Amino acid sequence: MAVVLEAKDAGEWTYRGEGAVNLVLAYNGTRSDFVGKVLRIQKVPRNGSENGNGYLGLTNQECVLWKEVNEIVSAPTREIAQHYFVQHVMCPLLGPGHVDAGISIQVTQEFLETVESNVLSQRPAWRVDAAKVNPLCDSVMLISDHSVFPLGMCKEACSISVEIKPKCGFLPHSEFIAEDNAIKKSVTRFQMHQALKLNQGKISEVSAYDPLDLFSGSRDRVRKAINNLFRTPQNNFRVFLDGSLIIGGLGGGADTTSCEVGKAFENSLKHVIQAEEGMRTQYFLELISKTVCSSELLNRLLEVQKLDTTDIEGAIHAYYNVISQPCMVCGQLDKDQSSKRYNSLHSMSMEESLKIVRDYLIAATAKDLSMIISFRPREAGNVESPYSIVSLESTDQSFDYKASFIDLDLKPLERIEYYYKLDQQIVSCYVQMVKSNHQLDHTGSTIGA
Ligand SMILES: O=P(O)(O)O[C@@H]1[C@@H](OP(=O)(O)O)[C@H](OP(=O)(O)O)[C@H](O)[C@H](OP(=O)(O)O)[C@H]1OP(=O)(O)O
Ligand SMILES: Nc1ncnc2c1ncn2[C@@H]1O[C@H](COP(=O)(O)OP(=O)(O)OP(=O)(O)O)[C@@H](O)[C@H]1O
Ligand SMILES: [Zn+2]
Repeated sequence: MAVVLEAKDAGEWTYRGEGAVNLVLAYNGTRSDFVGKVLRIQKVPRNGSENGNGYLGLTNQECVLWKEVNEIVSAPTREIAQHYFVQHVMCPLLGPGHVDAGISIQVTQEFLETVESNVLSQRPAWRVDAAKVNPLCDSVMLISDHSVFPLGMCKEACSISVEIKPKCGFLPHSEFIAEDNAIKKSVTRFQMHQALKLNQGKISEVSAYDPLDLFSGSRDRVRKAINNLFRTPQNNFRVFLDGSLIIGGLGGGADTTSCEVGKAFENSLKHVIQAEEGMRTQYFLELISKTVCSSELLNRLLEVQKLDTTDIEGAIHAYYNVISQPCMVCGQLDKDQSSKRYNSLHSMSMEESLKIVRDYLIAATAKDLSMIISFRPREAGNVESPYSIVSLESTDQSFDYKASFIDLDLKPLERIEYYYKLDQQIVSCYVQMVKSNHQLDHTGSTIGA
């Protein structure tokens, strides 16, 4: 008989985290079919319609877009379409060994209400204000808990996992980028977005993390990226020890790592990194850097991100072709300007437009996903592990590791218009910031002279 989670089961699920769209709970009970799993439960915006986020299937235009994947278009709900998107689109691109599309599990409304109230106090207040569990959902996803190793021989603190949200790892060079936005070709979207987030009060300090370092393949640059992520985790870096968060923000971002947090982290590593107090954090960050460099994970991810070949400044025109609406961007330009630059896009076939938009959305998922790398000290003499191995010379230790991608959701087609507006906003905020810093420098040097 199919499993249905009811109110009486709610106590076995604990808060693991959340993003903008899903609440994630870890299993704490003893049922063998749930041990080592998480539940991913859809949320809905409090100010939006209750069935607007997942309960309905894809829109008609999305069905045209994804028509080549029959399972996606015939899915009765968006949640099931998401599942098939992960299984049939993202999984082959990222490597099946690194993705778990999960399975759908039935839940009662009482189960959802009870877990929601159980975890309320652990959720960041701004996430609570923004969204609640979708009460109309009758199913949720059951996925492997990538932050722990399957129960095995080791009893002590044995799974330490790092969650990284790398964001976009390349600079666009599309011919469709307007001259006014040329800065996009030399400064990463992440770094420019930091200026906007600071301006909007979403972060208190700009991160020095540069995705180009993380994706560079160079050991020194990767080390620099990991150090910067540790210093300013925001929502890009978390560490879990046996499933409990020890660095970063639970359910959201974290500001700069304070001295106290750094010390507590160093202390938490005592069962994992065999080194004297004061050296463990550095060695652990070294372990992450080495693993990132030796696994093929980021190279693969970068290839998928690069399916965005036109940048949003090209994709937006293909989008208007797909939805068969007059192009709002060209509509704001004078005829000469738009026909010169974007004519090639508006004279493409429908199939070509569909491909550009589809690839753009796949790349958008790849630019927003996270990866979790879990480590477990390898016991001496254990040569028959199914996992990859990484050695930390500084402490003479070896670790099993496994790497997985999470949050591979299909982005809605209609979001393309928002992407275009956000892109313009990010660039103009960054350019403003550079200008005012320049003026400030100039004024400063005049005063100082
Ligand atoms: O647009 P971005 O780059 O800010 O990405 C959004 C993320 O913001 P970030 O900058 O990573 O803090 C955002 O993350 P947060 O909510 O800020 O933690 C979401 O991941 C959002 O995706 P979705 O709404 O869950 O589909 C992300 O939206 P998409 O752009 O992936 O649609
Ligand atoms: N399979 C998993 N194993 C372990 N932890 C997970 C798993 N899936 C999610 N998590 C944890 O839950 C958090 C939220 O999950 P997820 O990123 O999927 O939410 P989301 O709402 O889709 O996020 P976003 O806002 O980025 O779209 C993650 O940051 C991670 O810490
Ligand atoms: Zn156009």
